[in-house]
Amino acid sequence: MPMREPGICRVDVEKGELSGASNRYTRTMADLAGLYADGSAYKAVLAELGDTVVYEVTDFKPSADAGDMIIGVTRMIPGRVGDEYFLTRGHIHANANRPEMYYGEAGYGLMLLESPAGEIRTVEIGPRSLCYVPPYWIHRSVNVGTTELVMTFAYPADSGQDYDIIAKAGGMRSRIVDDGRGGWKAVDNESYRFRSKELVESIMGR
Ligand SMILES: O=P(O)(O)OC[C@H]1O[C@H](O)[C@H](O)[C@@H](O)[C@@H]1O
Ligand SMILES: [Fe+2]
Repeated sequence: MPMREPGICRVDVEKGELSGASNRYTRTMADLAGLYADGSAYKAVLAELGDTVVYEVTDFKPSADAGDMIIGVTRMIPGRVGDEYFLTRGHIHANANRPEMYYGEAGYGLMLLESPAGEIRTVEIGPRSLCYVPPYWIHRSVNVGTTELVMTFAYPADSGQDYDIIAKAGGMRSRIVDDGRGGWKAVDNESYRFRSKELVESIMGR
């Protein structure tokens, strides 16, 4: 790996972005088709939100070299599709043994994690909490609050993202929905299909 220059990027919590970021990517509701259980509620929210950015990522990627690191900020608006809270697409790292960390800056969120074998974990993230996403866990963030969720993150530069792992299983095993008292609860995703033992083993070998 070559020598690189040190850098500084500022986290703008108000704007929910990394000032001076080298990359930005945004997702609108149209980009999130098929993720939510309630199809008619999805159509209604899609019509209401139009081109509104549901979540965006600004990051600083010095390189994609093994041993290097990507740092950035993610911002997600609050809302629900039916009773299901707004979420990110979610992924496992293409190099599955790479971890990630998320640090809460503003708002209240949840990291929904699933092991390849289908175990579920939920980790609540508020301001000043640091969430550890271990190697091999599929992860997705969910805004369970009433304000924008802003988090800083860092992960190894050669992690990569594999989105198919969720799509092929019919989604993640749990959905995060309104509990009717202003909070959240995890419910079973009716469309979920467990991965085969062979597939789980091959993911664990990545
Ligand atoms: O990749 P998505 O599931 O759309 O989630 C959006 C983003 O979430 C986090 O902030 C990760 O660190 C990003 O690498 C990821 O791209
Ligand atoms: Fe990740």
